[in-house]
Amino acid sequence: MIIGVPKEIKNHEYRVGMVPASVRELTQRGHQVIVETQAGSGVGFSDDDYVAVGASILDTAKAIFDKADMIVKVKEPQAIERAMLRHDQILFTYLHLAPDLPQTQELVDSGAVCIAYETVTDNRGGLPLLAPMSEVAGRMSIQAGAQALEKSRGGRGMLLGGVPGVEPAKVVIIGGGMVGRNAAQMAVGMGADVTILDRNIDVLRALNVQFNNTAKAVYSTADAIEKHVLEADLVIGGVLIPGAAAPKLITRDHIARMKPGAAIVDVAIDQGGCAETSKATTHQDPTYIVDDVVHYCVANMPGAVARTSTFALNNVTLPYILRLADLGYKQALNNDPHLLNGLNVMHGKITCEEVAEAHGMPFVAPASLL
Ligand SMILES: NC(=O)C1=CN([C@@H]2O[C@H](COP(=O)(O)OP(=O)(O)OC[C@H]3O[C@@H](n4cnc5c(N)ncnc54)[C@H](O)[C@@H]3O)[C@@H](O)[C@H]2O)C=CC1
Ligand SMILES: CC(=O)C(=O)O
Ligand SMILES: [Mg+2]
Repeated sequence: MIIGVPKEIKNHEYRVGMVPASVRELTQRGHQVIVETQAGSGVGFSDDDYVAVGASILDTAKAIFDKADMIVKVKEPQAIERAMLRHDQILFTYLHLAPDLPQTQELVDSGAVCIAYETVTDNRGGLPLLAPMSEVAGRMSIQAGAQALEKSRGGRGMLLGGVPGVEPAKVVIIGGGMVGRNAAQMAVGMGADVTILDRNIDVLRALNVQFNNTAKAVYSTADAIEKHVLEADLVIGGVLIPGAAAPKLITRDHIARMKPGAAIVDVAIDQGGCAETSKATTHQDPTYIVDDVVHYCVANMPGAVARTSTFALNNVTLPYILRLADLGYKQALNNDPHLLNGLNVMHGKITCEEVAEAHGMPFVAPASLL
């Protein structure tokens, strides 16, 4: 198979779909890998590093999209990339389609086979291709939140951990999954007063054991969310219903009643965000203010720590890339119901129920297309 790796073009996105070590696994199995020039430069890999493991370097994204049977990326294809996709070409990357109608429509129109990292499942109920980026974003959310609380950003002027004699900031984390746990670990380490809300009782039990009372684990109801959000200095949004648009748990009215200078880091923004006032921002201009509340809503947070993130992502995507290349998409998807859960769009049909529901478009069972 010919596997193509274009250079990422989203704002301040420096990650790359495959590092040379991943490429080598493919070339030594007889596959052909084509890489756009400078695709790895943001994480310290030169074109020569890719050539050394058997890849060919092409000058343009168009040349990659024209030749490749499978495109391996990081972020959702931008409009000019979507226009280059073709019928039956495999696209393996993050998609986040539920909040993104234009992208959904154009992937449908392309006829491509679009497998989303974020809805691939595993047999422990997890999302193995989302998990490492959620670890990164969860950890980063506390750094981003700490900066948002500084006066120069419009924040309340609070240090997360306080100092002896002065109270720490109250950090409220909604969603105690991968993002939430990692955010809590950082916030606890910095000495903040941490509360995590989740609606899964097993998640709350595990949090209780992990944090041993250094963070409070609270059952998530509309009441609990309102109480804790209104008391918070910093709110982290880390909820997820896989594939679906994020539930709007923080209302415009909550925002208006929050403390002036409080901050919200809505990590769930890639699925549309869990606050009614959230809209996606970029690393170039990450925050804005609504009703005196600083909002940080960057949809590709791990792109800022691209080296760590690229290796973490490659570690989990590589086995799936190898199977798709070795077996072709039909057999790879037929063999693995968890990979099949990643199939969002194929041959003009939406094959992820949550995405179809979000856009009021027809759903077609993926197995019926294989
Ligand atoms: N902005 C960015 O750069 C990044 C965003 N993300 C996003 O962060 C979000 C969270 O991802 P993960 O932590 O990996 O998901 P996860 O599935 O590990 O955790 C989500 C948690 O939300 C909980 N939840 C669902 N509804 C809830 C409710 N009403 N109240 C409280 N909790 C609720 C679930 O029980 C689950 O424990 C996703 O949208 C993901 O795509 C992840 C990485 C990077
Ligand atoms: C998951 C995601 O949105 C990211 O890594 O950018
Ligand atoms: Mg207010």
